[in-house]
Amino acid sequence: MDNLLEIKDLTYKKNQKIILDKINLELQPGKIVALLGENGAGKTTLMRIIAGMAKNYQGSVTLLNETKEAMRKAHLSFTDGLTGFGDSTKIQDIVHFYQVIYTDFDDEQFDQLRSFMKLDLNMRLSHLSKGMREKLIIALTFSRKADLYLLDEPFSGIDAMARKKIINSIILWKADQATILISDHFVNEIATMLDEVVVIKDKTVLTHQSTEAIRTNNLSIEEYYEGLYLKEDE
Ligand SMILES: Nc1ncnc2c1ncn2[C@@H]1O[C@H](COP(=O)(O)OP(=O)(O)OP(=O)(O)O)[C@@H](O)[C@H]1O
Repeated sequence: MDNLLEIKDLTYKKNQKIILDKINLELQPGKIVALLGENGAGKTTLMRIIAGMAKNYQGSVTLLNETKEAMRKAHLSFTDGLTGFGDSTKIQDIVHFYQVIYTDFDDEQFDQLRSFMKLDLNMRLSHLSKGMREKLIIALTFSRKADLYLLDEPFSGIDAMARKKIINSIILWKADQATILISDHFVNEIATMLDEVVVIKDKTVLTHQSTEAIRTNNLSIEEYYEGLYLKEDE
């Protein structure tokens, strides 16, 4: 099958310091993929590069045969924590902004997600709890019809019950051919929806495995992940 995303020999430096070192990664369409790694491993940085927000890297990032940032952006949905919006901005103003900026923004889909997340259009950003803010980000992200969704620790402030409901629904919201790359520290909770796991360590991709292969070795995703870190640290 043709790859959706192809990253070749990606190296990224910030202030002379290497943050990511010779990353190679290929993702196929229709997969839900976890991006795992300890704090500071480079998960956010990798997503920002794929999303075209961090530039000046070495190597290549190709999404649906497009390598230029502006062209890649049209195929992916990544909400960078609502940066740029002032505290007094109402949810409805943010939605309006999305409607104007993104031609693939689906109003009906947003309405459904908003009611599912119990978000009030008149609420201002400053009045949202951490979890409500994350729910808004998830709703906005999935209201776009994209080929690749990048979710950077989307659930850290969302309570366990809502998290389970959202995780179960994500599979229903996404188009069959769309791929989701999701970073999270609660590995077991997202395990049931995952097709593949990518682990970043020492600034590069340590492994990329299908969850099926991990399970045939009688390991949970968490055991597999922790085992990798322990082995490497010995
Ligand atoms: N603006 C910046 N300037 C310099 N270094 C940075 C900057 N942002 C991140 N870094 C460094 O890049 C590395 C990767 O950070 P990144 O935020 O991508 O990690 P992460 O895997 O997303 O971590 P976490 O799980 O804590 O969110 C870290 O060593 C961090 O110190």
